[in-house]
Amino acid sequence: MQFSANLGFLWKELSLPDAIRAAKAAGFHAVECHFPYDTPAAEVKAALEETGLKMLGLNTIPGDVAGGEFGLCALPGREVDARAAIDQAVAYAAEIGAGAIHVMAGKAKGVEAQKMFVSKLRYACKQAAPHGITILIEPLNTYDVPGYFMTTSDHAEQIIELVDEPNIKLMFDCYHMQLMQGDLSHAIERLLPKIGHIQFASVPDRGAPDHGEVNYAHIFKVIEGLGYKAPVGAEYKPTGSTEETLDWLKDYL
Ligand SMILES: O=C(O)C(=O)[C@H](O)CO
Ligand SMILES: [Mg+2]
Repeated sequence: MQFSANLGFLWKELSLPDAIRAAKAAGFHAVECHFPYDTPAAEVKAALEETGLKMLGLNTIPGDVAGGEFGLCALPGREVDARAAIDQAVAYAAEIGAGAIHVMAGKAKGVEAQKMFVSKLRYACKQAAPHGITILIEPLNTYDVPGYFMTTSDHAEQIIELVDEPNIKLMFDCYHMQLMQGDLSHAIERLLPKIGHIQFASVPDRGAPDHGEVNYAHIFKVIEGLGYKAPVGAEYKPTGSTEETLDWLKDYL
């Protein structure tokens, strides 16, 4: 098994380049992040080259989070902002050699939101393809993000079918999926051909994967047994220092 450190949550107190270095020192095989845009891409690229780690993915901007937004690309009427968010993510990802972009839908419902999301995803796929970048969509749970456009893997599969581009995939976050639908082992097996990235955290507290209602030692065996080779993303919120939460990783180094 290989693991990616999600630097949106792990080593959050460090600058992004230093967080990349910390992930390398801890033994992670790759990194991923949420919103890297305040850090010049050249600095991130230099840290990736120095450590030899790949940045697996980053997100489009969430918009006005304090004002309740969490993504722009399914919001009817926000065409210009959504395209700008996608263009920004593609440019940044291409510069640092990132493998994927999570296009964040935002909080919206209904037919117009669905049309907007599908059309923006087609746009994102077309912009990303020449750079070899995958576009990811991620259902989020309704406890953390009430009102988010996409909350189940069924809905994500429907969107992937409607977009109908070769470089759109599902971000299967075990944390969100356990909260929304459970049955993780079967779901991962069934959805595997559509999965572009897997993430995890304990449930329900979104901590390290060594406690809570999901047995990750088992889930990691399932993932490995299915022949999934890409690094799986540790996207959890450490209590205290990140290093203190990494006992689970030592079993895999
Ligand atoms: O919240 C999550 O699980 C994510 O992976 C998104 O990237 C949003 O931060
Ligand atoms: Mg996630």
